[in-house]
Amino acid sequence: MRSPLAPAWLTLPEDTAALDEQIFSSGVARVAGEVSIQGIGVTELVEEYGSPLWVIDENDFRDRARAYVEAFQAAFESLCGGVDVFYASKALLTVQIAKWVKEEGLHIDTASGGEMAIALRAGTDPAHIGLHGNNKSDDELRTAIEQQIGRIVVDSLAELHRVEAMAGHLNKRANVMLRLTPGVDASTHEHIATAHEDQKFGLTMTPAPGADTSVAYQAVHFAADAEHINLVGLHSHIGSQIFDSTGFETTATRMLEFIAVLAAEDIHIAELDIGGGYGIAYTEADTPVAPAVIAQNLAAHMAEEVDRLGIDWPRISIEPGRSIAGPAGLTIYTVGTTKTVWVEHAGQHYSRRYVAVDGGMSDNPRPVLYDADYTAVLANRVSESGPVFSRVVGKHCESGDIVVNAVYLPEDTDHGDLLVVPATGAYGHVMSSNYNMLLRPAIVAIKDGQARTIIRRETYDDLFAREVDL
Ligand SMILES: Cc1ncc(COP(=O)(O)O)c(C=O)c1O
Ligand SMILES: N[C@@H](CCCC[NH3+])C(=O)O
Repeated sequence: MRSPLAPAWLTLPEDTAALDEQIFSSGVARVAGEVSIQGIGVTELVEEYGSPLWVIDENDFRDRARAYVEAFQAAFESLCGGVDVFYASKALLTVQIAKWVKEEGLHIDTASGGEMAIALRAGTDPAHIGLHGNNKSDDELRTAIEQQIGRIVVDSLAELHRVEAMAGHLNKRANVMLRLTPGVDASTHEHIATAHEDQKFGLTMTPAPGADTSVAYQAVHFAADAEHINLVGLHSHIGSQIFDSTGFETTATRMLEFIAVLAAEDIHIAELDIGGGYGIAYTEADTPVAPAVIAQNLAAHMAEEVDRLGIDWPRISIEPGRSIAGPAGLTIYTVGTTKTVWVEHAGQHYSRRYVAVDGGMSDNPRPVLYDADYTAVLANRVSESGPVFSRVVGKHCESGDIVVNAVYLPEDTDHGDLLVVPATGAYGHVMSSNYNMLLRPAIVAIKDGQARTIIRRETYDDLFAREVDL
């Protein structure tokens, strides 16, 4: 029976064993009842690599990465000469993954000295690296300038002045993009929206009360005239996990209008980066849009605007992260304890089954941070028992330690069973912690039916590794 406690979007499944192909990576299927990735069953994976376990379907990751390059190239090439796809590595980054990104022809967007170090360690051409950050350190800026990376995405006027001074000091010319705030309210969780005025990122395009020009306008003029700055272009990123194209289109319009204003002053903007943020399916409620559709719609909209404004096309770049890494990943957990509670709702009592697994907010803090919804399936077998309204929780000392807030699982799901939570490839491993001194899982990549560890599981020795006085 459907539970009155269930959120409106959650339907009672006809078959709890079904795998929704919008949510799972392309290599996932049930083989002899067991969830398998490219033919390798979850039981075998857990026996070999431990539990919990992050699995990345490498073929799926690469296919999604290439799909962005091909789709945007096809839609924009005849208009603006070409598109650079920067993989937003904050979503999921290891040296191996940076190598896959390079091999698939993408550039890489980093957001700290650490991410930049990993990209460089993977042998990425510095010209193909971008560096973001609202508060970059001197060290980060110095490395970026010395390495002559393709674009330092400058976030404030003060940072622009620092880059000019530092590049002069190092006798270099820094490649700079300016991150602007187009004042768009993206429809997503407020903590991952980044283009409205009242948040920390970017140079505002709106003049302050009483001012004639905006900070964005002043920054462009400074950068265009600066001796040690090569102004590569303008950048905007409206937020993350967005399905509605309106925000992207409004942003493109505002950026192109600004480019037209600058063109009239003889400042030619060669490149426009419109950021990332394309939403993925975590549950049945999400309806992701294919890269080809995103690219074609955006190209059509921008072509109209470029015509209307009578400007030259800038080269276009984009920065998808989640939509490449997210669906390619899944997490395998082992069930420990279960219990049933009775919750009062509209004068009646309804059951909710708690299913506790061996990980939690340390391997995926997204439910705690953003109330993010996920789904889960019983993975080591197919059950004949009926669906029961359940909540999957972790093993941390926090009652908010939720892995999957609402899901129907087979009634006989119990100790020793394996659950798979799909779509955990992005913002899981990279945001993980050792809270309660839990050991972080390994990441296993599966390519062409072969599994290999790309990040090993932590050991207790790792917990002691930074202690200086044992
Ligand atoms: C500047 C910038 N570019 C790209 C991204 C990638 O976003 P997503 O992973 O949603 O595609 C982010 C994260 O929101 C970002 O801050
Ligand atoms: N970490 C966020 C996305 C932030 C994107 C970075 N600007 C998430 O998991 O949804």
